[in-house]
Amino acid sequence: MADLVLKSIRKDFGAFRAVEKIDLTFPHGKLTALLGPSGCGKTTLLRMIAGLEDPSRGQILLGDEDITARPAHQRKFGMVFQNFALFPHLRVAENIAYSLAIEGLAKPRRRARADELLDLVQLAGYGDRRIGELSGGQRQRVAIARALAQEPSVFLLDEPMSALDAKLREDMQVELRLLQQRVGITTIVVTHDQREAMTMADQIVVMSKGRAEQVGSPKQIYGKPANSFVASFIGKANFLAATAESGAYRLGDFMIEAPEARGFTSGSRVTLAVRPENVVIDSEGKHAGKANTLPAEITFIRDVGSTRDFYLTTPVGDFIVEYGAGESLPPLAVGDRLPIFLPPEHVHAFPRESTQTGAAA
Ligand SMILES: Nc1ncnc2c1ncn2[C@@H]1O[C@H](COP(=O)(O)OP(=O)(O)OP(=O)(O)O)[C@@H](O)[C@H]1O
Repeated sequence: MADLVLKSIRKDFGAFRAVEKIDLTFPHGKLTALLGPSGCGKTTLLRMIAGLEDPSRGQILLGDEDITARPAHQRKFGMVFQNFALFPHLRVAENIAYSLAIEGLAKPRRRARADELLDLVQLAGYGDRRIGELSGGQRQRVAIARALAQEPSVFLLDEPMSALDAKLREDMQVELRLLQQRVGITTIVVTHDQREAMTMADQIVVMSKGRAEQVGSPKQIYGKPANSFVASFIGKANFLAATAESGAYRLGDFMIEAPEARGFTSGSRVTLAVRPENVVIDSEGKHAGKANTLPAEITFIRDVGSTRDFYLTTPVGDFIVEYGAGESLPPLAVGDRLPIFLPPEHVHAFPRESTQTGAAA
């Protein structure tokens, strides 16, 4: 029942700092996703956890044990890489039991364990197949079974879905999550795909430029992004440049109220972010005359069946507003002028750095 803990971990490659000082806890039995754009340091962090890369600073603890200096093969963590790295000359069961053979386990027991794992990954009866006879999804399941053969305490996966096509990837995300919950193993998945992270993870670590920008549940990260990078990387948001003024935000001639505004001193430059599904098209004039309404004009409508996206211009910038197919709205057309309402509880504000503003990014 041991958590995996990183204490002030850092990695320099010469003069380049790939991972800034990071403190993180990977709770026992939970799935954590390391999520971020290419080059943000996810793989480097995972490789340090695996023991394939030495940290420049900091400690890695498994419960009370300091494992920072322990070589990879002594950590006995299960690992699945992007290309699955299966042995093509060995059959499926031999691939899965490979580490057990090295440990000296007798053949009948190896086979029994391989069959048990094939059952777990829903490939019962495939033990004697050749790797070349398997589909991409089946290979991935074999790689997962092989990584779990030694009953590792921690399971590490680096972009495990990247070799699979989009439909299969979605199915495998659900399958991997259900498997992880059944086995109850502490799992860390590296991904650049926010949907994948949201589908599978108990905890998401959003990374950028070697830093952990935010750590939280998918719900926390989506609903309460810590900064504009997280708001733009996870889901979509409309961004607006504003100035804090008397506990509200000023955008040109308009005032936007939000509970968070009270935290900024008047005159602070902020970036506001509002999710497209949180903006209300006030077709019935319910919010007329109130704060947080902006006059708008529809410039484009995208109806993809499950959702409708409305592109709008306003005096303070462009917006994208999303409605689900089941949400009622009167018929609307390009050129219609009607106000939009920004519910105060859905207006997030961040100190303005070099952030983007404009319609949903
Ligand atoms: N061995 C190395 N020597 C020098 N620089 C490295 C080395 N390994 C990684 N880097 C650099 O460290 C940074 C982080 O790389 P890393 O592979 O961890 O990123 P990532 O987030 O996993 O990206 P991707 O999603 O593209 O795999 C990158 O700028 C990369 O070029």
